[in-house]
Amino acid sequence: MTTKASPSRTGADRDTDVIVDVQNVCKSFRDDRGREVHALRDVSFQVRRSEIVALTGQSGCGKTTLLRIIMGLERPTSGGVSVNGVRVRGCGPDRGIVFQNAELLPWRTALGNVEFGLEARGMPKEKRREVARQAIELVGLGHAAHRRPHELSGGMRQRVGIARALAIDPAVLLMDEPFSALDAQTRENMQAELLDIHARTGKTIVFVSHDLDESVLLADRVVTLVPDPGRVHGVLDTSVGAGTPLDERRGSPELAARRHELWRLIHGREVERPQKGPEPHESYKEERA
Ligand SMILES: Nc1ncnc2c1ncn2[C@@H]1O[C@H](COP(=O)(O)OP(=O)(O)OP(=O)(O)O)[C@@H](O)[C@H]1O
Repeated sequence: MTTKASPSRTGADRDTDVIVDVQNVCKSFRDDRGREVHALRDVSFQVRRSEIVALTGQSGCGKTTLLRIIMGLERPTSGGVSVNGVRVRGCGPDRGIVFQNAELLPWRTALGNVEFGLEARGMPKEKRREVARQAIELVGLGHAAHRRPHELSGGMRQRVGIARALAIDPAVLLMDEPFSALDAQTRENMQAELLDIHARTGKTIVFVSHDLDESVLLADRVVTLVPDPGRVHGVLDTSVGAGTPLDERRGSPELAARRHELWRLIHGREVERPQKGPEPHESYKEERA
């Protein structure tokens, strides 16, 4: 049974359990004509231990740039990111990343692809085989460990990508549109799979998605960005229905209401407040300043 259930956190834990701290990140690029493009301006937010946070917003608002900065693939123009209190200055084993297309080595088996990242870290052969095997089992691919990428479906290839990222036991798993290249049915299966993996590992996850339904369904909080320049417009608590089976939550009125709030945020509008009913979400009140 798949549910969206983060390990419970007390109020005190919430303040101290910050894993990813994005502080006043600005990023400018030069385009082909030498003009400055302000991809991100003054972006700040935090991700707590075991949280699932989605980054969403219109095309060009800087989602991928932000994820790449957290990964250490890109340097901010100013501001910075810390992971577990350590400033990010490049890629490191505390972060694993999954791309839109798994980008596997075609000549290696699924197991061999997972071992690849461990080899680069100098892990002895026997140990890395064992660790890779565990990661492959974790994503439900034990039966296909010796198949090469062309013998795997799109969903299976993404699972290998997730296993490769998890094998290094990162503090945070970063995912850039991980399911957007998959057909609708496989995508739904992979969403359930991700929540199962999260329930079993308690990993902190930050993922980029264009898909509002997916963001609301999977994430505990959604950071919404607006473009020109890319900046945070709001942070919405989407942990509604945590503990409810995924299939029951898909299409539920609560989820539809959060999706509507998210849509308004992304389009630069204020969130409508109900006349009666629950208080506005805490994170929205705190972080929207
Ligand atoms: N290497 C680069 N050189 C120049 N401009 C860049 C570069 N990378 C990103 N940009 C610009 O920065 C802005 C943000 O791009 P980014 O890819 O992060 O947005 P995004 O929200 O992920 O977009 P999409 O949803 O379409 O993938 C865009 O204006 C883009 O053209």
